[in-house]
Amino acid sequence: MTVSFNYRPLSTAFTLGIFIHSLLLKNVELELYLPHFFAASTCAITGLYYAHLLLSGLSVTGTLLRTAVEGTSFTIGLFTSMVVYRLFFHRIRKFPGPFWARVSRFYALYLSAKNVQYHVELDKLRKQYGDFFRTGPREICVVRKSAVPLILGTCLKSTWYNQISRKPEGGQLTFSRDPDDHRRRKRAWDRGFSIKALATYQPRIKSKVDQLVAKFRKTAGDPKDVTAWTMMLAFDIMGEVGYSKDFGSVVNGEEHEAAKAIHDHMTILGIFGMTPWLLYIIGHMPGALAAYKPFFTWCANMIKEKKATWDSEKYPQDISSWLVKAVMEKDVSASPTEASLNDDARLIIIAGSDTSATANACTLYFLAKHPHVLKKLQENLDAIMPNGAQDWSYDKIKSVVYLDDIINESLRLKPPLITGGYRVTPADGLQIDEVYIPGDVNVFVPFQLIQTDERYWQKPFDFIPERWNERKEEMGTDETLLVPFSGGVYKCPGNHLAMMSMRTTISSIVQQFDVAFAPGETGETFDTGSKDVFTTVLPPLQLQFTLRKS
Ligand code: HEM
Repeated sequence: MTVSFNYRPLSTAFTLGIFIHSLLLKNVELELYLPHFFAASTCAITGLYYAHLLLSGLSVTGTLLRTAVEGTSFTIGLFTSMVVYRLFFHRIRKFPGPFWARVSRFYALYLSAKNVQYHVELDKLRKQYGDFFRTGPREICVVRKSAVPLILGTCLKSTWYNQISRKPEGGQLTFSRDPDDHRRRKRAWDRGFSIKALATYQPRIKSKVDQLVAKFRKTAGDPKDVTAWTMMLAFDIMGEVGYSKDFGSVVNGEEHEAAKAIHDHMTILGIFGMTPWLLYIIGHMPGALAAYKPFFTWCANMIKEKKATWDSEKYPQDISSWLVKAVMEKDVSASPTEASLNDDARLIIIAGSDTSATANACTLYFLAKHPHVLKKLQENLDAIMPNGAQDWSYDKIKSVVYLDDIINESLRLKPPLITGGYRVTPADGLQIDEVYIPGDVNVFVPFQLIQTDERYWQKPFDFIPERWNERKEEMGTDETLLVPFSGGVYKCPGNHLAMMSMRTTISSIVQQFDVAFAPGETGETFDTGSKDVFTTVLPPLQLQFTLRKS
């Protein structure tokens, strides 16, 4: 069989590819429309195949071959135009960066997948290219002090937040890219973190921490993986303050099913998050979310239960009740649909547990590594609570400035979101010092890099809690550069709850135990092995908790 080709259709397909890119694709947030584009291409190719089959008189194989060659010509035209545009004509073409980062987001995916340490790769790029460098065809990473308030304070969320939904109001609050929708809905969340609401959570957080302390007392001196234990504790706390439910992880000494479902897939989701459109497509494939089903169902049932037992007279006892209250009272801050309310319910656990667990595990790591800091903290706690655990009260530990200094220093060196959130510049661009970034460009300030930049911090990699108070002036500490909870309208609404939880956990543990590395543990793997999957996945860390002599 021979198939003779007329070359005109091939050059037409090639030219059409160039046109489609130049006229349509290059002027839109391409990531949002790629699934549509793939669907339209599949329809077009199928249509072309049948047209050839009916009109050209070729065999099935010949028709297939001809359609494939024409389709390939179109694709080559499209990609040639795309690559040439991104390299030589794009509005951020003048920004330096690796060649492949300028061509495709797949380069970021590759960097992230390499060792799942995107933050380490960014550090290398910063050293090579300076404070402003291209990490994608339309994305710039900025490591500059003056960028922090500008990017976190004035820019909206980027297309990264479309990885689950393409609707502007998103599903859960954090994926909402519509500023009005986001502002409106965040009010319901803020009510759940008010001073009065936090006061109702505090004793319940303490009771969960006491369960952990009791476990540690029973096996005092035995090595314990704090990465696992702080995770179990964080889930139990979020179950309690999020839903008034007991996950029982600490008491049972094992991760709850809901936590397992999330953690088993975190790394893969974190990596594919680099190409949000791809994650969107994967997430919409049949069965892709099957592993999450038990967790989804658990959260949806909780919301159903809250609605069924809703009592408008009763003060809401947990965060999900505040979200349900807004819906039941048809408040403007209500989650717009039942699906988005269920999404928000899941966000409580996802946003609140891993982050707090990481912060606690890292703080305990630093205390084990720096015994003089541990001793000083214990002396501070003993001074206001001379009778030990029975004297413990949140009001007392809240006044221990050194405890907050330690937590802040830990959050500075090891922020639970190592890289942080992605934003987009306003339509008329963003001026950062001498550099103008054009409008509609994705930007981000990597938290850990800015919080350890030697231009802004003395002894940037040393753990020195005193830099936050006693030695603040001498060390020139700039508090505005500590952004573990992000900033602006997207700042973490759970920051006060997180601080309450960390203060309670760390103070209760160090009041009763001396903390040290377990035999054979150096802390090195823990220190260098964190995975950056938007939140952090920590390696295990074996610590020894020995009862203090009274
Ligand atoms: C040490 C603990 C925590 C850290 C370091 C932390 C950090 C952050 C950061 C950096 C963001 C912004 C993410 C982005 O820009 O996309 C964020 C958002 C958020 N956090 Fe936290 N968080 C912590 C604990 C909590 C807790 C306990 C809750 C309680 C449920 C919570 C709820 C949320 C929510 C709902 C958002 C979305 C806010 C929005 O989109 O406006 N976080 N958090």
